[in-house]
Amino acid sequence: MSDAIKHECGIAFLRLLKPLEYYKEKYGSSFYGVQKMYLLMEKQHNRGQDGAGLASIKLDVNPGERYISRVRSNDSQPIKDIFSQINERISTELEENPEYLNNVALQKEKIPYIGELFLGHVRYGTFGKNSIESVHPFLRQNNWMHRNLIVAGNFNMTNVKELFQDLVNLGQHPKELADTVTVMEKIGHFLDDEVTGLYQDCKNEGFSKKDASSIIAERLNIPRILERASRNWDGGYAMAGLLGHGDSFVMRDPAGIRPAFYYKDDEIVVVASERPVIQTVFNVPFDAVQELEPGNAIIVKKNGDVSINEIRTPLEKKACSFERIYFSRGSDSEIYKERKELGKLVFPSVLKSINNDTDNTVFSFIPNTAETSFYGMVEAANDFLNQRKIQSILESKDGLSEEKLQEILSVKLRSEKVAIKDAKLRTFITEDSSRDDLVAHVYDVTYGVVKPTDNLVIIDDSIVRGTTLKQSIIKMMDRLNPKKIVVVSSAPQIRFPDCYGIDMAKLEGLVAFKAALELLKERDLYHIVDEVYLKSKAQESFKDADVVNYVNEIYAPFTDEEISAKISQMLKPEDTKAEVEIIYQNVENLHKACPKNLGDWYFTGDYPTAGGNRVVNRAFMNFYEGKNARAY
Ligand SMILES: NC(=O)CC[C@H](N)C(=O)O
Repeated sequence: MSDAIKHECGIAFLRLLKPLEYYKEKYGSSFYGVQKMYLLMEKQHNRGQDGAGLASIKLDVNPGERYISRVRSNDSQPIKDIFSQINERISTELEENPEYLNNVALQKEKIPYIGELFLGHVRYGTFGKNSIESVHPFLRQNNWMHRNLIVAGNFNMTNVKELFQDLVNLGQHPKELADTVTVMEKIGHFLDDEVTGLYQDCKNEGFSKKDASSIIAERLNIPRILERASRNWDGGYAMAGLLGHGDSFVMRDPAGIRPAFYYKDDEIVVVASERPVIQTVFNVPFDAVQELEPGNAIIVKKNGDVSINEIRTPLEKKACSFERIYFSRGSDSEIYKERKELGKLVFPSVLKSINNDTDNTVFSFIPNTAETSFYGMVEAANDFLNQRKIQSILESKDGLSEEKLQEILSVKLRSEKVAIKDAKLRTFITEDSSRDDLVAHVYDVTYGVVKPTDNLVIIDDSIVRGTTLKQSIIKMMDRLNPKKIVVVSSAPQIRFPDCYGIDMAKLEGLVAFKAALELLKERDLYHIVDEVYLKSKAQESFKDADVVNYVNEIYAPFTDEEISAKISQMLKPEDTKAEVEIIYQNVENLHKACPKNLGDWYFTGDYPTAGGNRVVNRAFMNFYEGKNARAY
């Protein structure tokens, strides 16, 4: 990926179902949980580097003993930072108290993080700043065990302002605007309600205050709490929570926009944002890890009962295709195949662009995430080459000599590693403006593999703003003096903002949008922009469900190819010697390649929740009015 869009999060949930002694016995350590959490989080570091946090709960502790621990960091290497803090804490305790060493009960009683329930999070912020206060998990503390709530999520709500207002209308006074606090307070409100109701029941049934506590824990209806809390959530989410006494949950949005996978056996229940993470950390096969269905929650009661509950009626499943194209790790067996397929399916357009001249073409990719689609493209290219060889053999079969056959078969595809990623850059949503300056230095090139008579085909997974292409990659490629540079995007043109967790909240940054505007100007159609504005403006007071995405009309007069051609022109740096062409996947092929992740709103404007149409409407008005603001 050449553009910097990394705004995702990863969740890691772990419940140990056996007593800690069991893990000590079997795996040699009562720190089993912490160790697994480290792996679960480290294997998801691709999903978030703004911050990381972990919370743990010890079950069945005596009053007066601490049972919740939490650590968070927004250090430059946050996962490393939190685990060195945890490590230090544990080591110090063990050093100072050698009697803890082989005594699991004492360890549990005295050492933080030695518990049965864990929630970890790696963060790329989509809301607010990168302050330590914004790092998950969030904590809502209370003297009543059940009312303690710990929340972390991979999510973005389109209506967080309304949700905040709802709380205020309830008479609450949230101390922060952070979206996670809003969501947590929403859950917390109904948790309180549930606990109060149950307490009342217990009282009516004649239980003492003290006895009521464990009965409340047993009866606590988590599905009901989640159902009530999530009623107005409009967005993409995988929300995870722990309650002080030991119940826990992970819930996924009704359209399945954000991912969540789980695995359970008689020792553990684990949930993570990506499947191979669980496979690797617990050494379990692909089929053993299940996808949490949209609108469902996995609930683990304190007593270890695990259930999957439908909380919200699932909508048409629109799992984010960007997870497959770019965000998630390509080590997932399905994702790997899908990325290869994307490379294969886009190849016919590449052939057209190079006039079928594979002999004078060097194929390459932009590291690292586009590498897999590159393998797919190369396979398709080899198939093409084989067809050509068969053709030549058949044509000359009468006079075929060994020499001739050698000559035909010796033709090989030229695939090379041309672009090298030099520096790993960390970007923040708050630093949009300084990004351009940094990107020029991210890539370097391999000299000596491209001839002046060559086409240079380079595949990237997607092109969002095109800034890096223009400012770094194409310039660098041109230094190799190819005849033509063909940049291939394994994803379709990104035409609409995202509002479910990806950092594409503004229309004017998108190169496809800019290209459409240029074309409108050139063809004297710019009045469409004014018309779309008036239609958008007129919808401002509409309910979300009634808002229509008129931004489609900006693109409607043009074919995909026309927009691609304009983008090629726009992203070609001024003094480039080579011809430059940019080729995109089409949406149909995307769906063919990633059949389970049909969420494609950034390409099609087809938003899976009503709030999406409001966001695109707002984004367009922001652009038109010259407001540099996020649309949600
Ligand atoms: N990428 C995410 O899932 C972000 C979670 C949440 N919206 C935050 O900013 O903290």
